[in-house]
Amino acid sequence: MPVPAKDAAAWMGARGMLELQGLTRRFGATLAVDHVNLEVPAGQMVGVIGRSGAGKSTLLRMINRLAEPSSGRILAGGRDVTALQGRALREWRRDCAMVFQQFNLVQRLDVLTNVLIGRLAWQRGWRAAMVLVGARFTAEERAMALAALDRFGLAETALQRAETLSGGQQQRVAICRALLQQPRLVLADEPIASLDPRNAQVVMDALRDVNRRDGLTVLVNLHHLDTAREYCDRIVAMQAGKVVFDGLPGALTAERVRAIYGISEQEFAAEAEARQRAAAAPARLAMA
Ligand SMILES: Nc1ncnc2c1ncn2[C@@H]1O[C@H](COP(=O)(O)OP(=O)(O)OP(=O)(O)O)[C@@H](O)[C@H]1O
Repeated sequence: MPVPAKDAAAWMGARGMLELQGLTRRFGATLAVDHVNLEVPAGQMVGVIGRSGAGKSTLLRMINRLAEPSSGRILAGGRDVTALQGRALREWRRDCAMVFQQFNLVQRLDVLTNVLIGRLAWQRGWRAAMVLVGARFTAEERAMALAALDRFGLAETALQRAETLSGGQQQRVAICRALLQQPRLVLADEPIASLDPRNAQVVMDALRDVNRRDGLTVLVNLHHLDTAREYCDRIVAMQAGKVVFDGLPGALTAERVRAIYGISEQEFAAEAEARQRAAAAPARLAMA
């Protein structure tokens, strides 16, 4: 049974856009995100790149209001989501599924239950329901979860504890959980930073599948330029909170990278590798 996906284009409204207007976030004296203006058509896969501290995470976290903007607006299909409160804000967060670098699975729960957690976003008082995990899902929801796992080759792991899975498998489980939320938008914050190249490819393939087959808009923060070029329709490059490049992957040439960041593409990649190793260390410890 396919995972039901809503029509992202219809939801985004006639203009079909996610719009960031002058979006800014300060932390004390630090301008983490500095007057960012972006228009993202529904169904686009956008790679956000930049060196450490460029503001990529803060930008993504503001879109689903995990971080509050200091100023500026976020519009979805013309609707101002910056001002949403209460139930409307919960619904917006349900529409924006997050995928995190460290997967954020409940390690001691089985894989199926981890995927079903995506359904809690649809339950009233879902925070309270967290403690009752496993007892509150319908047969239809379980079938949805199994279908999502099957889609990404994980059906056989359904009853295993999450902690027994590899990082690449765990991240695909996290993508299944995101799908159970029936989102319109997937915000993936460094989803492959803790993975080896083979697993990184499998996870990026899964995100592309979600984008292409389900028509979901995907915004993905990446350290690797090659990955962004290979998978994304569009690349947005950030530096010190600002968007310094916004265009087609092919236009982000090695010369352009040097002009923007003052380092070669090889140095950019080496920095990313170093960060990847640093990020992988705690993940490996957690798996031990
Ligand atoms: N909660 C916070 N409190 C204070 N400063 C913060 C906070 N979150 C982010 N910052 C600062 O904002 C800037 C942007 O951080 P952000 O994490 O968005 O960058 P990034 O591009 O995602 O970096 P990385 O690739 O290392 O994750 C950095 O200078 C960071 O130190």
